[in-house]
Amino acid sequence: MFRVVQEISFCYGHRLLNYTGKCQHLHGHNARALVTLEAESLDDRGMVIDFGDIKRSLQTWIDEQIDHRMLLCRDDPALPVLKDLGEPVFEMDSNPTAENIARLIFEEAERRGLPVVEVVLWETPRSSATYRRRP
Ligand SMILES: Nc1nc2c(c(=O)[nH]1)N=C([C@H](O)[C@H](O)COP(=O)(O)OP(=O)(O)OP(=O)(O)O)CN2
Repeated sequence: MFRVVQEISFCYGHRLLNYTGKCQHLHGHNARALVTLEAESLDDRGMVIDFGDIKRSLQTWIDEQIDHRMLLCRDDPALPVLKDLGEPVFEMDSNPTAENIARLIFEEAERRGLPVVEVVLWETPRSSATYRRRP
């Protein structure tokens, strides 16, 4: 089994619903997503996948869709207000926790046909969440 890991950095704002504490209020993070991809065998170049292909596909999506945006749950009352103000937002079906952002990136990588097995989202230098499918 071969494994490659690509790190993708991006910034986002969010706030958590159903949460009591400082993260219930709008705030931002400089995040790092560590995307792990695996393959049983290598292609004719000796690669699981070209790192450049991951950047051209998944990093481009992250840059265009979630980087420098407010990631908010669809149920968040702040969402229509920020949209009316023309602020860049990304609507999530779930609470925008590190866990759910890791899953969001995993599922987008899958949609793009990447052989993703795990996404670790470092929300702060000391706190991360991981999403992977059970084997
Ligand atoms: N399991 C989770 N716990 C928390 C999440 C999360 O996404 N999943 N998110 C938050 C906040 O959004 C944010 O990450 C703040 O976390 P916290 O570590 O409390 O904040 P700091 O980096 O400022 O840490 P300090 O030690 O207070 O400096 C909270 N929990």
